[in-house]
Amino acid sequence: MASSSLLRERSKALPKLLSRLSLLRPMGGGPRTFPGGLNKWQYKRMHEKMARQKERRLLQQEKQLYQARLRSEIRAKLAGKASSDAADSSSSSIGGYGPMSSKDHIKALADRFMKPGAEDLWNEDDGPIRSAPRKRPTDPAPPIDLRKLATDRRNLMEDRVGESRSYLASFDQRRQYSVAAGRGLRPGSKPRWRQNSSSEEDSDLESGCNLEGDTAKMYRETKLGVKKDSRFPRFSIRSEEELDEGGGKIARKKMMSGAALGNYDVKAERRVPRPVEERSNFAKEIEEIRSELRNRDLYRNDARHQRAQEETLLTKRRFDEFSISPLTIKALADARYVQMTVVQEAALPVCLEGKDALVKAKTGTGKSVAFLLPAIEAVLQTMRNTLNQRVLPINVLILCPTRELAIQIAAETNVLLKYHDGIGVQTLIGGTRFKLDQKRLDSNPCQIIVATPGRLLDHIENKSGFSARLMGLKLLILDEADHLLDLGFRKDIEKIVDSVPRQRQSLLFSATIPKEVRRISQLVLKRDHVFVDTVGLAGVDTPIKVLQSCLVVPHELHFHLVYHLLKEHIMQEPDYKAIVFCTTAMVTAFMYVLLRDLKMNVREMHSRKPQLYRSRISEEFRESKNIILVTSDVSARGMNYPDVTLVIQVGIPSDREQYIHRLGRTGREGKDGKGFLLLAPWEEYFMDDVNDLPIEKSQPPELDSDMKQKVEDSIEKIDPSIKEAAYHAWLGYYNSIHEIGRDKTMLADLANRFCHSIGIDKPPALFRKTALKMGLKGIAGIRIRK
Ligand SMILES: Nc1ncnc2c1ncn2[C@@H]1O[C@H](COP(=O)(O)OP(=O)(O)OP(=O)(O)O)[C@@H](O)[C@H]1O
Repeated sequence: MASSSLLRERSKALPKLLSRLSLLRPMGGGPRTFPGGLNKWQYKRMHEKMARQKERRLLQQEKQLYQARLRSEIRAKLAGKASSDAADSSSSSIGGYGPMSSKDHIKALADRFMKPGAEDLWNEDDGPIRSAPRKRPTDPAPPIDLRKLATDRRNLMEDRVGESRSYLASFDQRRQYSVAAGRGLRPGSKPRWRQNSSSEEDSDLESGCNLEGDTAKMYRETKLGVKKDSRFPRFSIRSEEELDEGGGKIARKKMMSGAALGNYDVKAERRVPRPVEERSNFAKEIEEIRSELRNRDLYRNDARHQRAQEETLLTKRRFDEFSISPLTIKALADARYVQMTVVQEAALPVCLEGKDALVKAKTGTGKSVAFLLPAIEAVLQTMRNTLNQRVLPINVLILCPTRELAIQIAAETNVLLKYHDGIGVQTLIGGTRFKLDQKRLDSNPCQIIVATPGRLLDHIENKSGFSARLMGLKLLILDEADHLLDLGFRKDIEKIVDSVPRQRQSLLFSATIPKEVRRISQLVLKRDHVFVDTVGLAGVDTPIKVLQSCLVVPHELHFHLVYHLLKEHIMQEPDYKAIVFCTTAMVTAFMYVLLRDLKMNVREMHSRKPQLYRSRISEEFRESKNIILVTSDVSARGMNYPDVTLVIQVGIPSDREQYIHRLGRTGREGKDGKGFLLLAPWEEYFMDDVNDLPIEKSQPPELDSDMKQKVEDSIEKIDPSIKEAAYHAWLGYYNSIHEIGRDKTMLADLANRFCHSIGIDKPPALFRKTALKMGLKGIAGIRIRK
């Protein structure tokens, strides 16, 4: 009996144990686990705890060092009283256990610390040292002239800390100690671990950061505002160079800590821990400084690129240097296109030669013309080769992800076809009547089709004769190729590719081509295709003259902040034209109603609007100035609205690529622009995905209370049905974002906060089926419709 109950106990404990050892980690779906079967938050907390423990240990060691010093001084004094000679002969007392003067004590410490390999005594806990390459000299290091070191240091200190000079002069021994042990008392200060001042945090920053060289220097000069060389940091944050006895330089890290007191007079005492708030502030501050430095470096690099690229947006090459039809050249000249842009110069030779190509170039740099010219040439060539055909074949098919983009490209094609009689272009896009498409195709035969994948497939599958016309296809173009090869479109694209001849040329264009897309591009492209990349590995993927900022503020303030940023921009920019991107169609609708109520000249565009309305708004926005477009991602890619001065992205974009494309609605053709990304604190992880872009993290502006009240009042007035739809859409969007959607409880919690931000107290109920589909059934905070 006893053994069977023992067995039962053990079998109960086993899964726990296995899951601890990460052997029972859930496969796919469900919360992602980290080593040890921990979820993201547990893992994060564990790391924070470890960091706190480490900090506590370090301060403990430091305190011991300080106490040891005090005790040594007292002992030295007592010994001095007992025998006037004792101080002179105290060096001999190190070996014995007699009283020791503070100088001897320092020497003992220094001997221990400065010996090669002595750093092992304490680097066990202090990881940063390990990350720096440690050079161990083959010869024993020369003995350290502590007095010289102290003098050098003292001179430095005296130079920089003028106000403490007199103090230092009168407490020579104390100063020497601080030089050797690295963490003595600051003049007139309380023991360090009892301080709560911000300067203490500064010193923590200095010692805790693994910043080196220039970075550290910059950090100190910029963040701390002053050069704090009056003390040694525990970890040297500069690349240290010390003078050796001969005056030569020996590279050595100053590794000084109290840990080595070890066997000496150590009295353990608990440190009063700093309040949790302060510690987390400290970690936050470090993170901020790091990202500031990162951004600054990136920005500086970018500025260099900028200067180089500004001159090269338009190249010296002219269109008439290529074998392009003179009629097209004439149309180009009418449109004032004489010189080529970089992407046109790079891509045209390849495309006109008939090769397959994958082309990457920044937003707003003229990719459309780069693929439209080969498209027209392909039609002209086919026309030359095949005369008097009964059924006019479709020679060129251009696929785009959105309807507006298809309309825009067709319009641009018409501009280039101005002098080409007998060549036609038509759009096939959703949101229009299928029968109308058929009529247009029959009455105005065309060789070029610009289509969205869904509607094109409708025609392939349902219109007799359409597939036969496609058999004459010579050139297939995917604009925004990475998006079209995304999971959302991929199946449609595969079907379309199966419906067109294998013997064809294919061109893929986009401003973003992630690695996965390069791989799957072979779905469409031949193996021996050419990859034309005008950005390059070292380049930045965003327009050079667009100033990018990220503002991290709680959700509750996002709407207020949008209003504030728009108002500020309108004041600064007389010819403003702004786009506000929201995460979903219904959140867009909410934002639109709000801004309209706040008396802004605003238009709305998203997938829930009828196509006619969308086309009208798109046209109006293209033509106008002093206007704001609030939109979902339907306007994110390819839309060429001239002279957009500001782009605001509210909430996390679906991915890095989407951020780049949305931002790319401004700063087109090398013009200036501004971009703001508004994130809630829990969305900040997204910044890791775009850390190669020159995005400056800015301090959110102060919002005045009148303005806040005004926004609150407008939110209050919005129809509850719009709010409810916004909540549902919000929940759906964030549920689909992997990092957030996998923790349903957290998602529900965040959704409730969003609810408050749009002025609803109680989260609206979901349909049972929807909740089930989203994996939200039974999750606290999610209400289900009865
Ligand atoms: N050679 C040229 N000379 C002058 N302007 C040009 C030239 N080629 C294109 N443009 C202009 O550049 C602008 C941007 O072009 P386009 O819309 O093709 O950019 P894109 O690279 O496709 O951008 P996105 O990646 O956002 O789709 C348009 O206004 C277009 O008229």
